[in-house]
This record gives sequence, C-alpha cells and structure tokens, in this order.
Amino acid sequence: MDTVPIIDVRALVDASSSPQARREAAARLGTACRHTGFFYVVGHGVDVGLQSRLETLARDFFARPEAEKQRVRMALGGRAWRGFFPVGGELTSGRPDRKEGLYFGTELPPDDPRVRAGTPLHGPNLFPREPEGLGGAVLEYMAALTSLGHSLMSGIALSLDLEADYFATRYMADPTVLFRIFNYPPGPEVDAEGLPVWGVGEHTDYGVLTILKQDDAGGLQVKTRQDGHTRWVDAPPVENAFVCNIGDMLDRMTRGVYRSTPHRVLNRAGRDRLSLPFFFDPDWTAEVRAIDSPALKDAGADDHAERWDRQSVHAFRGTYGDYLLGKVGKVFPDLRAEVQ
Ligand SMILES: O=C(O)CCC(=O)C(=O)O
Ligand SMILES: [Fe+2]
Repeated sequence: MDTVPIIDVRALVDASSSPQARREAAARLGTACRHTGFFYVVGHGVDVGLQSRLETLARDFFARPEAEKQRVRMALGGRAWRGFFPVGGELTSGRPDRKEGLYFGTELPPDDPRVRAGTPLHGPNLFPREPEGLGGAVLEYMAALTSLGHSLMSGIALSLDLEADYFATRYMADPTVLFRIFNYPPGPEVDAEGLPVWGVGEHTDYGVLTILKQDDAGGLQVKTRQDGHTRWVDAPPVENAFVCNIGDMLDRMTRGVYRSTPHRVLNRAGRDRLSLPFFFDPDWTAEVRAIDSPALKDAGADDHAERWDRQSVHAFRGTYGDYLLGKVGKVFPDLRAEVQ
C-alpha cells in the first residue's frame, strides 16, 4: 500500500444512511487503518465556507508582526497550554521544528471544576484580538470537527466488530480536544551542517484520531511499511478532503493492529504552508485499555524498538492525561514546570 486512500464517509456522517452503507464505509476505514494508518476523508459534511473563513483569518494572523503575535504567547496561557509559539519554539525528538503556531483546546470557563482544581491543559482559550472573528471561527470549527470525529470513530468501531458507540461511551464522552494552526515558513532544506530542517520531524500522534486540514502547498510525508521495508510517501493536498491518521492510543487499544503511523513535514513550496491539525483524543481521566474483540485476535508485536521515540505505547499505565503530560514537557521544555 503505497498511497494514502481516499474514503467517502458520507454514510457515517448522514444519520439517514442505511446500515449496509455504514458497514461499507467502515470496512474501508478498517482496511486503511490496518495498512497505511493514514487516509483522506471526503463527503465529511464540514462547511466549506467555515473552512475558508478560518484559513483566511489564520493567514492574516501569521502575517502580522512578531510583537503582535507575542501578545498571545503561550507563556500567558499558563497551565491551559494555549496561545502562540514562534518558529523554532516547538521541538520534535529534541530538535526545533521550522514552524510557528497557535494552540487551542476545549473552551472552559474559569469556574469549571477542572480549571479551578488547576488541571493542566484545561481552561479558556487565548484568542488574539485581531483579526476579529478568529476566535469565533476556531470555536465553530472545533465543534464541527468534534462531530466529524465521533462519526469517524463510529466507523472505526464498526470496522472492529464493535457497537458503533463503543468509543463514544467508553473513551470519548468528554473527549480531549486539541486544535492547532501551524504556519511553516519556507527556507533551506538543510542547515549549516547539512542536516535536514523539518517543518515537523518524524513522530506519531499521541491520541486516537487526528483530522488535518492542509492548504495547497504540500509537504506532508507518511512512513509506510511493506514486506519489512519502510518507505516515505507523500500525502499531497486533495480538494476539500481531510487527512486522517490514527494515534498511539488507538494503536494501544488495538494491540498494534491499527498502527499509529510516523509522519513528518518538509515545506518545499517556496512559500508559507498552513495546516490545521485537530486531535480527537480520549477523556482526560480515561485509562486506555486493549479492546477485547475477535477482530483483533492477530495482535501485532510491541514495536517500541523500531519506533521513532523507542517508547512502548502498550507498557504505559495511567490515564490519558498522564500520558499526554509526559509528552508536553518534551515538546515545550519551557512549559514543563507550568504543567507538572
Ligand atoms: O502539518 C502537518 O501536515 C502535520 C502536523 C502534525 O503532524 C502534527 O501536528 O502532529
Ligand atoms: Fe502529527
């Protein structure tokens, strides 16, 4: 499987579709999850007007002077882990990525019990004042993608011979939603020492499902595996399609049958690249366990020796919140003290 498949998920999104149509769409998702771990979705129903409004507002924000962007810097977001970080401010495997970004999450008021208790990564968003309307568009988009996330998870459940609401009831009644907007500026492909400068270095995502909107610049690459050989393939932009990939928690739940697939970004377009990953993850307090299903009888081996971070997603004990916090300090060393 050397390309990333395109899957029409209309039947999973549309409440009036037949059980047969749902099963067919689910089976396609299942095949993609077993092979590439990456797939495009079309027929997703997310309003095109909302998408382009958000994209225009995001471009407007990143084009502003650094000092203005710094008014919503992450240090001001505190434990909630929200706001702006400049180019080079985020690390992958200890090396700075060539990207800048805005971090958002579920909007919680200061009197929410979790916020009052000082739970890391919970709180209000840190929206820029300008351009006007960016915060509203982000909230609308997160709501639309949360709904799409539930539809896709119903398909993934069906693909594993589980009831459609398996994930919604056990793990994602109150999902951890992290939403980011990244801008990848252009620049030389290698540094002074001849080492590649990645937009994002090789990694897997932490949670269950990532739904990514990318602009037309391209540059996303996916590591595929066939007959024991690995190969990097492009996941180029596809008109009004989202790129989805499974994260470490689904890998863990399926005992490696649905693998979290490594990916990276290299912006070769000669201009800015905008991307908007939406991470649809388990409840903060959920303990993520292996699924008991005949569909998973041929479990994969623990692959930690081959993984980009040499970490096992299967050996970990604790809640999803614990898992995520262990990662935050690695990608934003300055924030470690803040969230732990
Ligand atoms: O920007 C992209 O295309 C991918 C971003 C990504 O992999 C991530 O944020 O986890
Ligand atoms: Fe990623």
